Amino acid sequence: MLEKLKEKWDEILLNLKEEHEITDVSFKTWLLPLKMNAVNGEKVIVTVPDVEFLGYIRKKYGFLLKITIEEVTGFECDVDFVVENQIQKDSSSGNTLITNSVNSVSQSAIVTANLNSKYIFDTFVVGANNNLAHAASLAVAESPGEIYNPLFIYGGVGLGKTHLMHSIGHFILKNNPHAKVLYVTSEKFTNELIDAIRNKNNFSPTEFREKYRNNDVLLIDDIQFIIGKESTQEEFFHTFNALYELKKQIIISSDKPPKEIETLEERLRSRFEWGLTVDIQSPNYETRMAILRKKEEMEGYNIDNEVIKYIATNVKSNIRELEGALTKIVALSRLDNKEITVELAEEALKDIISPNDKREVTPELVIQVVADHYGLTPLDICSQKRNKEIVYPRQIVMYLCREMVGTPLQLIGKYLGGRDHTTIIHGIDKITTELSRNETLGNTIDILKKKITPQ
Ligand SMILES: Nc1ncnc2c1ncn2[C@@H]1O[C@H](COP(=O)(O)OP(=O)(O)OP(=O)(O)O)[C@@H](O)[C@H]1O
Repeated sequence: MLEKLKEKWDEILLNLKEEHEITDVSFKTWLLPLKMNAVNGEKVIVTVPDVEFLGYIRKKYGFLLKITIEEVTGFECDVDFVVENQIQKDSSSGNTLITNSVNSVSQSAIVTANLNSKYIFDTFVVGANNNLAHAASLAVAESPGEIYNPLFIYGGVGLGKTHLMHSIGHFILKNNPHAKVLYVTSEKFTNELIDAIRNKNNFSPTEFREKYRNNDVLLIDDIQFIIGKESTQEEFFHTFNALYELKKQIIISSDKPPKEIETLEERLRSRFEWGLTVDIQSPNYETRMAILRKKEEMEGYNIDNEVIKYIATNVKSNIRELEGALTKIVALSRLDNKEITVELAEEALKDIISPNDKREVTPELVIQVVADHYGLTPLDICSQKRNKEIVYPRQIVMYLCREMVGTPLQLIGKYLGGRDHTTIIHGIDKITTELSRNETLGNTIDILKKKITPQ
């Protein structure tokens, strides 16, 4: 029987996929790694590569596998799973590109949930640095509110936490277009709470509660930014309890694990630890290469392998910078109408690649962080464009350069596309005055400062 099962194994798995409409990403993550191991009387033993998700696979796929084996081979059996001998993961083969599994979900559901369409499981490269976080996210996406609640994802800046959170949201909506999914940053949560307390824009505390508690899935990003804000922690505590009691899924991200977040209220810390905590590390060389290739493919670039290797070798700390490096090289080549070569890459990245990797607070860093925060590019901030969406962040840059870096007015003007020092004075004054009466701006400035100089 063992030989027969081994022979039919691929057919069994494919059959299971088709019959039960398993998505490609779930198939590749959970089913493809399963191997036929032994037959013990009427028990079929299947191996799973890692112990972490043994329980999940058993619960989610054990029965389906049993009936599929019966259908394909006629063998009436029970299925059990064991962990394969701790296999040494070869980092070069640890990267999996997962492709093609998104059905169409109504655009309005995505907008209501506040999800970015770019961030889906299909565009997420899995490597040794993030495979647990990826698998946990997928498990939660497949069974929201059922297994790991809350799911707490932590890791350094720009390593893919937000990407995974949005992917969970998309996946859930795809499976259940009526699910109420809401993604917010903790900054937005705080600012809306402030508005609600003040009854600003006719947004009352009751509406605030309805908005946050009336969800099947609440994803809250960068929770570290509510730390130290008592009333926000208090409100979040009640939001958490309300959702948790109703078995609604909560997903939280942070730069640190709960136990290392100082001044996090104990009752919140213990709740964060009720579910599963997973981390994302910096990607290794092979994963960086895979991410660059994926990005190249998505953007339709055609870049020499030596250039990709050059970027992957030199830009190590975070994936946002990795992507930024690629974009910068392409932009420079288009601007100067030059071919993309290693020399051009060296030229384009000379400011990014610093020999000691020290993160000094510079006007460039301020511009980069503020631009990122508002979904703009540094070029927008320094451009001559005068629309409100850009002028305001630009004035915040002026304020932060002066306050955090002590940059002389004229120099700030120079960094910001050759502006006059009176424009800079006006910008700084405007933000200073507004800060004295606008608490939400105070919160945003606070967060920007933390992003510029993370502890
Ligand atoms: N594994 C990955 N595969 C493909 N792209 C990735 C991966 N990880 C991160 N990225 C990309 O890197 C960029 C930064 O990722 P993301 O915003 O998710 O980071 P983050 O951990 O939430 O950072 P922050 O702490 O600043 O909020 C995004 O454009 C994202 O798509």
